[in-house]
Amino acid sequence: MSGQVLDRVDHPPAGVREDPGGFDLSAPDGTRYRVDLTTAVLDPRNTLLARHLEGRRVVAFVSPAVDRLYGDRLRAYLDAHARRGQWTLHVIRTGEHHKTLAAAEHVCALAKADGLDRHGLMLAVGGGIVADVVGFAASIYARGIRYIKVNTTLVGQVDVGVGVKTGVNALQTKNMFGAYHPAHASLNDPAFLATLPHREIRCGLAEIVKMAVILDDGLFRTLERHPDVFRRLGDGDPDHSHGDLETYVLRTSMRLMMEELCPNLQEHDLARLVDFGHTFSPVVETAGGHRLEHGEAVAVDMALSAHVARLLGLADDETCERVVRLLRRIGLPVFDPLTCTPGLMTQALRASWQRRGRKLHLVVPTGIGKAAFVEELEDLPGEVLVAALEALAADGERRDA
Ligand SMILES: NC(=O)c1ccc[n+]([C@@H]2O[C@H](COP(=O)([O-])OP(=O)(O)OC[C@H]3O[C@@H](n4cnc5c(N)ncnc54)[C@H](O)[C@@H]3O)[C@@H](O)[C@H]2O)c1
Ligand SMILES: O=C(CO)[C@@H](O)[C@H](O)[C@H](O)[C@H](O)COP(=O)(O)O
Ligand SMILES: [Zn+2]
Repeated sequence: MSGQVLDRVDHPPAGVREDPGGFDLSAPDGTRYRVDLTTAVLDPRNTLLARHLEGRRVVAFVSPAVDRLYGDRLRAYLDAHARRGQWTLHVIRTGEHHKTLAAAEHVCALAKADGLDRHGLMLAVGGGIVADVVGFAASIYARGIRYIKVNTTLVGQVDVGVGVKTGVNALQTKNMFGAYHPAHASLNDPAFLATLPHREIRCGLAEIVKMAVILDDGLFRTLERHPDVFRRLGDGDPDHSHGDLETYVLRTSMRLMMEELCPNLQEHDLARLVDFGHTFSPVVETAGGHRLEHGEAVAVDMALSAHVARLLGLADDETCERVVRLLRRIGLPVFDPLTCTPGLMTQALRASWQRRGRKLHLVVPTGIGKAAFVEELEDLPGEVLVAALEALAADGERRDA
């Protein structure tokens, strides 16, 4: 027995475990966190959020739209579950132009003025922008404090809310500054989706299509049958926002994303399948002055990447056609004339290549539910990119869907 060290700490095996109330992730690096699925999260009788607050001082942040729709309920909830004088709430500007270092500093300044100490927590109730800004602020405030995400958009629930990334835009670059900072808790209540504008639902569907294309042909076929998922029931009434179909799509997307993130939470490996749709899209977003939202730019990138795959002989015509057709049937753009030029898209490839340690790691579909990487810049000749953009322009002009 000499030399043997007994490890008495019980670590669950690495992986993602699903239960009726959510998902537990246990990463190989020891990071563990949970994403809860709940209903009526802001009903004072639902104590899930209250339990995560643990009696700590809370500084909450919401966007103007969330304040208008849910601000009163959130204030009533905090009144019921946080001690008087122990919580404050602030409305912060949203939109990609406001996802800045200045916004993160503003969040920190508000927290400091409210006396937030290192045991306290920031509470982000909103979409990806509020979560990214507040999460980043929490990662630097007093060298890092706790924060909780209550995810109110579809992008938030299937993507931002299940991972550990935070960030702000800077130096004309998306997410130039940021941190890997797991939330203390992350809560998804599908009822929030009932008030979400259809454009925002479509953005969430873009990230869901991403997961389906790279990993799950069954999910893809479901989306083909129901491109109106999350829009068929919603009438603004949170009680009529969800059916079995929505539950299946939401849970499947969350699980696929968490399983894919789990072994590579800190992205030491920069070849990431979940970055399908995220190589050309930062330039589509930024050079386009953010006319297209994140999910819309991701859709354009996925369609372009599908054509690249077809032209390189990595995917057959049918795969490319199905990806483009599904995006169009959902109502997502597949072409942006202003930014989908050979010049800008070549710039996008070079910027991704540089950021990814001088590897391209461009994700392309090789079938439905399967994907591969185009690793080197030279593997994607200029004439292939031009031909892919021409095919994309033709897709953009098609009237059928
Ligand atoms: N950190 C990550 O891992 C990660 C992952 C994906 C996306 N992102 C980032 O997330 C951002 C996009 O997030 P998003 O798509 O949630 O957009 P968003 O945060 O801008 O929200 C969209 C709009 O919907 C409003 N809104 C939020 N919830 C609502 C509700 N329930 N009802 C009505 N309106 C509501 C918001 O106020 C906002 O005006 C991008 O900056 C993207 O880069 C980050
Ligand atoms: O939109 C998402 C995930 O859907 C982003 O948060 C995420 O950072 C993407 O992974 C990035 O766009 C990838 O870019 P990079 O990290 O390679 O620069
Ligand atoms: Zn994304």
